[in-house]
Amino acid sequence: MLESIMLDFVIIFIFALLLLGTVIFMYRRSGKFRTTIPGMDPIDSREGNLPDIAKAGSLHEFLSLLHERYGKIAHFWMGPRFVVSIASAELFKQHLKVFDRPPELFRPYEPLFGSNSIAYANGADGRARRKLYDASYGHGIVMNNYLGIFNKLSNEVSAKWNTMLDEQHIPLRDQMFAFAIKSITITSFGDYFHDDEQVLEFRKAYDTCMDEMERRLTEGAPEPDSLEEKNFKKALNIMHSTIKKIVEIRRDNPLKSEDDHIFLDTLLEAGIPESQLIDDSISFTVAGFHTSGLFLTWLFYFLALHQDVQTKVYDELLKVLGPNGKISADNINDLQYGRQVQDETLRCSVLAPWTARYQHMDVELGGHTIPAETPVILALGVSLQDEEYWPEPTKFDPDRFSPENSKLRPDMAFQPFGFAGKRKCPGYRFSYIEVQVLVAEILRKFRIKLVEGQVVMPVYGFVTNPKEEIWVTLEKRGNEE
Ligand code: HEM
Repeated sequence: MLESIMLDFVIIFIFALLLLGTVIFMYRRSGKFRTTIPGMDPIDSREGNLPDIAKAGSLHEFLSLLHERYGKIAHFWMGPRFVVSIASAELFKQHLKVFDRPPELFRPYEPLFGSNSIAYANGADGRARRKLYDASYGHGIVMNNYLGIFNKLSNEVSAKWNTMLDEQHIPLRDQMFAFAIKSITITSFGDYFHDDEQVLEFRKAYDTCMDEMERRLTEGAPEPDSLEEKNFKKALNIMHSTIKKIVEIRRDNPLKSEDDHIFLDTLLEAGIPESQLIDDSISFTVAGFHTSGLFLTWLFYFLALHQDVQTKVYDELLKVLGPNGKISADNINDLQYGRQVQDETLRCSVLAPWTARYQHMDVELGGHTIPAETPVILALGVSLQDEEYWPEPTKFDPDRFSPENSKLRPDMAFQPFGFAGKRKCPGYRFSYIEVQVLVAEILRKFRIKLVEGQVVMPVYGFVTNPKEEIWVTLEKRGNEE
């Protein structure tokens, strides 16, 4: 009798357990499972909060609203996908060790970067690639191998600008992208872009690709035979065939001495599959120029807008380098105010607004359980604009980064290059030095002014662009008093 009761009890218990499992599974699948993380309900099960993102204008602007309403950790639905977003120094710290990036959040950019790009590589493969690639972008390598190229290209820009003085209107983004495209390709892929027409065609193709991929995020893909689709395919083809040509040229002309060793040689020597070689070449090229090009665009824009800051940068350059001295490993750290201006530019422009991570098991974060496989957005840009760390966050004020003021807030609040899992942007040192070199060259030759009557608006996408070209004029130094 007792045995039979026990048996009944075990059967009921197992049945109850199965029922519970099924209910949890159904809740998760239906997108209605409970979570203690505050956040937004989906508008419908297919689109999730995509219409809210479109209404906000961009994912970054949506995340700003989400965190304002629900706090530093919040959830929403990217289509049918449950997504968590975090936006505080404390929560970033708790996510310090996570390496894997959820490929699905970055899929919209796959037509350009390719499915074998480092951007989608996780686990042992991703870590091994980063170890191999990061070696080409350490501080010593950038100072020893790339500084001369940055100097040469900076001289070319200033020589060209010397012919465009006084009232001539200069398209800032256009010029900065040209400089950045040459910088990343010549330092890392070989001396390919010789004439400006080639650079312009490549940049225009990039713009078409990026605009179309961003548009598709919220509007979906156009008809296969539409004009948009044809233009997109054509632009992708220009980008991919150019990179393939650059790789072929290097393959056919192996390096003559170790001193000529560039990043592309590392890829060629590693014996990696051809698809990975091409996709990572495209990824480093694009990631290397669109960020630096925009970094420079926003920096010169802020300097033109804040003439007092421009004067202080100029004075520091004269004090540290003199009128004609060059940046070197010995003096670059003395350009303290210049570095503050760079950091405030990265903060104010929100250059790369977000990245993301995921883990393969349930984890605790901020006192909540994050279910396995849930994408966690690291809302870098929301933190860069958080009043708690940055009073009057929209004000451009490089003094926020003075050594004394920097001590007043947690380091983790300022992470414009990402931070998690030793997967921080591999090119951050490259960018800081490249930008410092061009700024040192240009500001000692010219005072930059904004063409009056422009309304400069940011467009937050994968990276942050000005909505329209920014036009500046130049005054030769020494002539302005
Ligand atoms: C101001 C300039 C730049 C900014 C703001 C920036 C920002 C970022 C951010 C936020 C990430 C994501 C990191 C993460 O997921 O934790 C990233 C990744 C990446 N960046 Fe940059 N970046 C800049 C310049 C560069 C340059 C110059 C290069 C090339 C030399 C580069 C190459 C890459 C690559 C290849 C990745 C993907 C790495 C991976 O998937 O592991 N970036 N960058």
